[in-house]
Amino acid sequence: MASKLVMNRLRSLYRDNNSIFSTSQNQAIKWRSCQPSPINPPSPNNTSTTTSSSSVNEFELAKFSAIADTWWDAEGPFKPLHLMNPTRLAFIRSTLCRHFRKDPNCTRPFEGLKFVDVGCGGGILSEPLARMGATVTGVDAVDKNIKISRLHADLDPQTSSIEYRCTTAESLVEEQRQFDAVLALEVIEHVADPAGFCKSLSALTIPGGATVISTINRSMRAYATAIVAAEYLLHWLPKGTHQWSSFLTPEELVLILRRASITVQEMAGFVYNPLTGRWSLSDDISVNFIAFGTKPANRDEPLD
Ligand SMILES: C[S@@+](CC[C@H](N)C(=O)[O-])C[C@H]1O[C@@H](n2cnc3c(N)ncnc32)[C@H](O)[C@@H]1O
Ligand SMILES: [Mg+2]
Repeated sequence: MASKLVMNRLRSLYRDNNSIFSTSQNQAIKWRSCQPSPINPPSPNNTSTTTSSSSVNEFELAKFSAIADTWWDAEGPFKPLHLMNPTRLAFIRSTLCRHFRKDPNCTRPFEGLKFVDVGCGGGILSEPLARMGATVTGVDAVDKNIKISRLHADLDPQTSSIEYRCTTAESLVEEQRQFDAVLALEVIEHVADPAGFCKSLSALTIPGGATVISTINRSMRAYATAIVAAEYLLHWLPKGTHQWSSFLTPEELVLILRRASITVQEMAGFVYNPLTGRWSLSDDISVNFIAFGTKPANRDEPLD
């Protein structure tokens, strides 16, 4: 019920403010270790969604490159992502099964679907998605992350089929790749041009497909918990992992996705219980949140 209220509030905000968010924040920086493919002229059937701007922020990538060998250390800097994984997978399973009319109770509900995990890091999300039957492509702009992902996925026959590539969403768009579902979890706060990034995610999504994004809200609570507590008091994350000014509010995310032809259908918060050490889904989107959106099945179909 409360999540419906949140969505109604977001829809009315969109109607009232559909020009507040500027898409002109392109601070493209080249990243040498992972060469994007040359920019081709937009193809005729892709003109509205193709973006030529780079999502790469070299400063952000350097931070991930420095800790790449700790991806699968469940007690290391990626411990929060490991702990959050069952909760975010529960959201993904329920929203995508509903959307693609799959049975959420079977062991491989995503059989027959193609997913791309953009900014896959060490493959913490890609691997369980492959175990749930999806044909998974994982891409990351940091070469070391892709090497770690490949090594780890090859340890299990259920994940060894994952296609890992050191590349970016915009380069996949240039290759005209498309997927049933496009996922970018905890990535958008690290990219150079969030609006351009969302356009690339949309271009990678088939008509009628789904896009899932998680990130951190630009709220005072997020400053206190996700930065001051997590980085400086509890040392869960290396200091400087997150810049508060790079966070997006849920309203901003809804707007930039809408401009990229993705309509957010459902949103949930992740909340941490320090007593149990567990994360759970919640209507509280004031800090960590996840959004599930859809792309119209045909171009002329109006957005919801
Ligand atoms: C916080 S990690 C999230 C990893 C993974 N999505 C997860 O949630 O388990 C962010 C990842 O995004 C990658 N990244 C940052 N900017 C990127 C870009 N422009 N294109 C592709 N990957 C990017 C980083 O290298 C890093 O691995
Ligand atoms: Mg982050």
